[in-house]
Amino acid sequence: MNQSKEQRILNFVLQNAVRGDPCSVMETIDKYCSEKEWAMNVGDVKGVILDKTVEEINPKVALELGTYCGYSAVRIARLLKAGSRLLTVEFNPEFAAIAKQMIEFAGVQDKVKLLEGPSEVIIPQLKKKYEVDTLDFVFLDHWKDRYAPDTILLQECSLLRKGSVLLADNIIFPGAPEFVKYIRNNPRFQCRTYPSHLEYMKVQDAMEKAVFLG
Ligand SMILES: O=C(NCCCCc1cc2cnccc2s1)c1cc(-c2ccc(F)cc2)cc(O)c1O
Ligand SMILES: [Mg+2]
Repeated sequence: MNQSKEQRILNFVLQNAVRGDPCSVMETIDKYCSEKEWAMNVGDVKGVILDKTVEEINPKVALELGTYCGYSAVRIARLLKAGSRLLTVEFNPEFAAIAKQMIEFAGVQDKVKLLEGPSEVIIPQLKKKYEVDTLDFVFLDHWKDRYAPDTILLQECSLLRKGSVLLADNIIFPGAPEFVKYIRNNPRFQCRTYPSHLEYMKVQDAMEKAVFLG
C-alpha cells in the first residue's frame, strides 16, 4: 500500500533531521514541503508570527486545534517554559499517529499532550478530563468553519479568562469569513490582523490575533 504524503514527510524528518532538535525538525519539514510536496503546515513565514505571539504571552496552558503532522505543535512547544503544556487536538487518526512520532522525534513530548477527536467533543472535556482551568493561548488551525463556533464554545465552557489570546491561521486563504465577522464585531475581543503569505506559496494569507477582554 503506497505511503501517504504525511508519512513521506515524517520519513524525510526521521532520515534528515536531528533527533531532539525542534528547530531541525521544523527546518526539515519546511524544506520538504517547499521543495517536494506542499502541505498545510503553518510554515516558516507565518510561523514567525506564531513564535512572536507565543513568546509575548509565555503561556502556561496552550491549546492547538488542528495538529496535522505536528509542525506547529513542535514550533509552539519549543518555546514553552518548564511546567507549561500544550494540548493539541487532531481529528484524523492517521495524522495523529504521524504527529505523535514527529513530536517525540523533536523531543518535546513532555510538554505536549495530543488529543484525538473533534473539537466540539474535546473542548467540553478540557476542564474535568484534562484538568484545565483556563487557557492562556489558543491556536486555531482546524476546519475554518469551526473557528467561530469553537470560539463560542470556549467561552461557554469558561475556558477563556481576561487576557486569553486566540491566534487564527488562514483567515484569507482558505479563509474563515464567519470567524472574522464574529470576532471583529465582538466587543469582548480586541483584534489585530497580521497579513502574511500562505505556507510555501506566493499567495496572500493572514493570521488574526484576538485578545479576550473578559
Ligand atoms: O484545512 C486546513 N486545515 C484544517 C485541517 C482540518 C482537519 C481538522 C479538523 C478538526 C476538527 N476538530 C479537531 C481537530 C481537527 S483537525 C488548511 C488548509 C489549507 C489549504 C488547503 C488547500 C489550499 F489550496 C490552500 C490552503 C492551508 C492551511 O494552513 C490549513 O490549515
Ligand atoms: Mg493552517
